[in-house]
Amino acid sequence: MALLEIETLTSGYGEAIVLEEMSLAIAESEGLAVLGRNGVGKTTLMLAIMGHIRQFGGTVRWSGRDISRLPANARVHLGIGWVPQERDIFKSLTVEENLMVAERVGRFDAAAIYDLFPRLRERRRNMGDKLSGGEQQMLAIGRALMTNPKLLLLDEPFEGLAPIIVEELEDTIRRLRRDYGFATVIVEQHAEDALRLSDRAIVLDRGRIVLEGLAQDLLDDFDSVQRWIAV
Ligand SMILES: Nc1ncnc2c1ncn2[C@@H]1O[C@H](COP(=O)(O)OP(=O)(O)OP(=O)(O)O)[C@@H](O)[C@H]1O
Repeated sequence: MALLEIETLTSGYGEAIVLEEMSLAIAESEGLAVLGRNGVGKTTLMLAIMGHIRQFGGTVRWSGRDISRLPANARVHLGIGWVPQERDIFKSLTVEENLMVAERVGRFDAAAIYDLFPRLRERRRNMGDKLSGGEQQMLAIGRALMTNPKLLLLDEPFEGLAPIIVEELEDTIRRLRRDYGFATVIVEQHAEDALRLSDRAIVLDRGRIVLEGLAQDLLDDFDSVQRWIAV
């Protein structure tokens, strides 16, 4: 049974439909890359999985259970962790307080997050607004891990970060998948990075899946991906 299954999902904002009858499934421990140009609906898909936006039709299932009507906080409790594109760090809280607000009993506590990101341990008493972009992203990932999810949704985790930080984050994501068996959904403009971190990929255009396949196959035939994502 799939961990997350989306069936003919139609979703959007107000009266506007953005995702049209989208279907996809993510297995336990599977990594999915979501690619596509700006504005094709990648973030909207994350928001729909989290239950933050309007669902006009279709079904979202978690381990077989219909969660279409569950609010976002209940989905977090089920095990869906979200790392938003804007990172949404609480500026007036310290690094440690940012982590603790998300705490849910399980394998990942603050000490485990600091082992994963030693830099956050050094900065544990820094306020949220005193962090570099890379540190903010580490904290956003750490905070999502504090909810002890089974599935981690990462919306453009590498955006605006220096290559050395991107490498560090990629290593961490790889470790999370390999050592802890996290399922991941990675939305990225850096398509090749996302493909290298994933098992499978979908490419979106105007709210629909226009290409899907094994990540390695899409890397081998990157031209077919380029066709949909080049600007
Ligand atoms: N809050 C909103 N209200 C109305 N329409 C929205 C809202 N947010 C996004 N949209 C529209 O939904 C469509 C998909 O946007 P979305 O942010 O999902 O794209 P994206 O693929 O994630 O692109 P980007 O890389 O720019 O984040 C766009 O046409 C956008 O204008």
